[in-house]
Amino acid sequence: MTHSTIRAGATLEGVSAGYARRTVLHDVSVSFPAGAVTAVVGANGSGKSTLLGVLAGILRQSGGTVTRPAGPPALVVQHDAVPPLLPITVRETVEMGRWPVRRPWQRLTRHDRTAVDDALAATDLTALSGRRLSALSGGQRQRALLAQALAREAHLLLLDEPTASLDVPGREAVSRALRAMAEEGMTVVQATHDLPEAQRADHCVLLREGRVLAAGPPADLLTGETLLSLWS
Ligand SMILES: Nc1ncnc2c1ncn2[C@@H]1O[C@H](COP(=O)(O)OP(=O)(O)OP(=O)(O)O)[C@@H](O)[C@H]1O
Repeated sequence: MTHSTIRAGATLEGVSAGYARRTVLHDVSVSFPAGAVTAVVGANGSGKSTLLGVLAGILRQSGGTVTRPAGPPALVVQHDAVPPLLPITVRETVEMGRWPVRRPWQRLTRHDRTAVDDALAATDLTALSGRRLSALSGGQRQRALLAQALAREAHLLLLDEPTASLDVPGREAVSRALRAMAEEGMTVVQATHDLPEAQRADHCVLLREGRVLAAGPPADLLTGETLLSLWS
């Protein structure tokens, strides 16, 4: 992708959003390219998760316009936001990713099963598919949540710090899976504190105190000087 040929997958225009009487995002205008991985980078509390919530449609903006691709987006939260003792297997967890696109009491179609198999393979979880979710490590559970989102085959994939609890092979598995989704045309947006992961992204959005400080190629933005201004 060259930055002169960006096709927007999702766009915020003049968006303000927050909680109760507290506005967190202030007049945010930014585009997230289709067919690319965008890293949203910012200090703790800068509004990254809030921005993902607005893009996912689970948090309603108080002003401005959100444009996103057709169909329900897939949001991957951090694994510790999900009860770890759910009595279900990894495969059943991933099958739940098909629920928004079919009714839960309907039998899985061949297409559903293929989507689940592909998502397990893309996250290196095929060998663990029969394991209880509760018998996985935190990093493996994080990958199971990613697999659940991949199985949905959404056009917009949103991830809140997907590599936070992963070891190096786990990070690489997630990176590869996100890259493959982007190459299929998906709009992938991840909030991250993981600078090497942000540097591998195609596009980067820097958030500071709920405002966009800059957006563009990671190589241009993730320099010492800009990073310093993000955290100061
Ligand atoms: N449910 C909520 N109710 C009220 N305030 C909230 C809620 N969630 C987040 N906030 C506040 O909104 C601001 C932005 O939080 P947000 O979680 O979007 O930041 P973040 O950049 O994702 O941070 P982190 O890097 O720590 O995950 C913070 O000041 C936070 O305290």
